[in-house]
Amino acid sequence: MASEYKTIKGQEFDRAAFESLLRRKCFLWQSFEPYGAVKGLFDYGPPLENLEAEVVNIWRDHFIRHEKMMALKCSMLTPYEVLKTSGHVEKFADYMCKDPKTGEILRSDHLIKDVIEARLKSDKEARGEKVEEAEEDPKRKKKQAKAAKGAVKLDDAVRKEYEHLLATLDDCTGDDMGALIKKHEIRNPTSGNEVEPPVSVNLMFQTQIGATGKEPAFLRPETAQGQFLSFQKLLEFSDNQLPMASASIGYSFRNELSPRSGLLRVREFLMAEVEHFVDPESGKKHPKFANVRDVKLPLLDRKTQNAGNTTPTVTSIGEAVDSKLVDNETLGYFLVRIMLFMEKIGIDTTKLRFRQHMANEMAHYAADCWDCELLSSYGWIECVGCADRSAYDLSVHEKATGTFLKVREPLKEPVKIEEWQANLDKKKSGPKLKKDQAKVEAALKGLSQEFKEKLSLTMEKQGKVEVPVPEMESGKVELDKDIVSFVKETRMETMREYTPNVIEPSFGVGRILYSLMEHVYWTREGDAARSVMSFKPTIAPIKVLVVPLQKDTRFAHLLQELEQKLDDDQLSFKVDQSGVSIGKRYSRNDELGIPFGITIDYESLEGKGFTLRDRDSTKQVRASLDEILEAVVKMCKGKETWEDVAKRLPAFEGKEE
Ligand SMILES: Nc1ncnc2c1ncn2[C@@H]1O[C@H](COP(=O)(O)OP(=O)(O)OP(=O)(O)O)[C@@H](O)[C@H]1O
Repeated sequence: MASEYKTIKGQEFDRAAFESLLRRKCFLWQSFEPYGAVKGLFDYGPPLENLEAEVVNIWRDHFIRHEKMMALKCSMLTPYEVLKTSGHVEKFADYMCKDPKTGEILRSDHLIKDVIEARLKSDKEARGEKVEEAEEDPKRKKKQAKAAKGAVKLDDAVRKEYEHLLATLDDCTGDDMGALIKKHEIRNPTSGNEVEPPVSVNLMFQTQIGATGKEPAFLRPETAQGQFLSFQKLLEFSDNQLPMASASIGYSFRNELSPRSGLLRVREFLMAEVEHFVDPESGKKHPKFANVRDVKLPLLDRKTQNAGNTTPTVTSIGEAVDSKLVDNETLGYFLVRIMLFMEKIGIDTTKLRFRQHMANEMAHYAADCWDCELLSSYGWIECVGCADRSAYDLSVHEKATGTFLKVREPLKEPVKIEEWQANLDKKKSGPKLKKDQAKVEAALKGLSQEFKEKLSLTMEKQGKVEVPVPEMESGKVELDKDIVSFVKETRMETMREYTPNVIEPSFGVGRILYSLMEHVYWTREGDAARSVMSFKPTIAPIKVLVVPLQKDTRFAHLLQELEQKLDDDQLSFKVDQSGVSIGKRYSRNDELGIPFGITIDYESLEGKGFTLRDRDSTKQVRASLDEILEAVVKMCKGKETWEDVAKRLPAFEGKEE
C-alpha cells in the first residue's frame, strides 16, 4: 500500500519529492517533450542510462556467463506469420472502452476495477471502517475519489457482489465486461460520461516490411519468438546437448491502452529473456539444483491467494520443489537465481516476493508460472515472469513451417517397435482415386495406431473399410482389400525424437530500475531536503565525486594527477569545483547516488594524502592516493565494503558543512 510503503530507513516515502529528484537530476523525462510529450515513452538521462548499463552488465554476468547461456540478438521486426502462429495476433489483446464525448480510451478492466474499488472504499467510509489507500498513483486516487462521490453505504448483497466481481474480473470476456458496465452503471470517472461497449484491441504495433504491403509485420512484443526460431542453430552450437539455454537482451513494444505509473507501464521497454530448453522426460531436473536447495524464498502460492491472504511463506526451494509447490527443479533453480540477481543489484529483498499465477492467469499451455514482484509506492508489481511454457512454442512453429524443431538423440539401447502400417497399392488405387490419391495417402499416414488396428479387423471381416479424409469434399473414402492393407511391422528404433520443454524467466529491465531507484532512496535524518540515492558501488552510475576544497590554482596539478589515475582505473567520476561549501557539494551529489567522494585539501599539498568519504555513513578516512584508489576499485568491484576499508585506513574527522 502506498501509505505503508517506507524507505529503507523506515521513513514515510514521499513520491512527489522522489519524482522531483528524478527530474532535477535528469534521471528521465517523457519523450518528445517539446512536442507535448508522448504517453508511455520515456528518455533516460545520463544517470539512468548509466545505471541501466551497469544493471545489464550484472545480468549478463549473472546469467549469460555464469550459466553458460548462448547470447542471441534477434530481429525486432517480426513477420505477421510468426506472431500468428505463436497466438499473439489473436490473443495478445486488451479490451478498451471509448468515452464517445471526450474520445478518451480506457482499459475496460481498469475502468471497472477503479470504479468498483472506489464505491467499496466510499462504503467503508460510510460505515466508519478503516480505509486503505489506493495502491496506484495520485491521479488514479483522484479518479477514484471522483467516482466515489455521491456513493452511499452499500447494501450487504451489493457489497458482496462487488467483492466477488473484483475477484473474478480476470476471468471476464469482453461481453462479460460490457454487461458489468451496463448493470453497475459504470461511467468514465473523469468525465462522468457513459462509455461505449468494450472492444478488443491488439497490443502489437503493426507495420510492413518493404513498400509493397505484401509483407505485414509487427514490432515484437517479446524477444522469445526469435529465440525459438533459432532453435536448430542453438542446438548445433551446444553440440546437440540438453539442457541448453539462450538469452536475449533487447527492446520489445506494446501499444498499452492506458500507460501509467511512470516506467512501470510503457510502450517500448528493454527485456532480458532466457529460454532454457530441457528434456521433459528428465523430470526437468537441473544439474545445479543441489547448490541452491537450502536457499529460502518468500513464496505466495495459489492456495494462499485463493484464501484471500497475501502474506508469502518463506520456504526453502528444496522443500517447495519436493512438495510440488514449485513444479520442477529447473523452475525452482531460476527463482533462486532471480532473487540472487535482485540482491546483487541492491533491491531491498524485504520488498520482494514470488507470486504464483492463479489458474486463470496462466496461458493454457503453461505448466506453472511464478512472478517475481517488487514492492514500490505503486504496490506489488510484476518485474520478472518465470514460466514453464512446456513444448508449446516449438511445436506450433514446427507444425506451421514443417521445420524440424525437435531433438534427435541416439537411444542407449535400441528399442523394438511394433507398428501398424497402412500400405496403399498405388498402381491399383490410382485409377480409382485419381486426383485424391495424395490426400488419401496423407490421411492414411496420419491415422493413429489404435485406428489402424481397428481398420485391420474391419478389413478382415468385411473386405473393405471407410477411411476419413478431411481434405476431400466427401470427407471419407471407401477402400477395399485390393487397394489397401493393414499390417503390423516390427522395426528396431535407434534414435529418440522429442520436443524440449522451455522454462522462461522474462525480465522487464525498466520496472526493475524504477523499483531499485525507489528502494535506494531515503532522506538524511534531521534535514528533509537532503535526499540520498544509496546505489551499491557496483552499479552506481558515477563512482567517484572529486571535490577540491576551494577554487585554488595550487590544487590544479593534484587534480590532474587524480583525474589521470581515476581514468587509468576505469572509474567514472565527476569533478565538482563550484564555489559552494563542501557539505552542499556532497549532499547534492548524494542525490545522484555517487558512493565515494575524494577531497583535495591543503594537507594534500603537503603530501599528507587525500580524504575519502563514504556517501551512506558520511564517514571519512585519510590515506595516500594509491591506497584510496585501491580501496575504491575494490569496493566498486564488490570485493570490499566500506566497513573493511574503514578498518584498514585511518579515520578522518572532517566537517561536512
Ligand atoms: N508495458 C510494460 N512496461 C514495462 N515493462 C513491461 C510492460 N509489459 C511487460 N513488462 C515487463 O516484461 C516482463 C515480462 O512480460 P510479460 O508478458 O510476462 O508481462 P505481462 O504479464 O504482460 O505484464 P502485465 O500483466 O503487467 O502487463 C514483465 O514481468 C514486466 O517486467
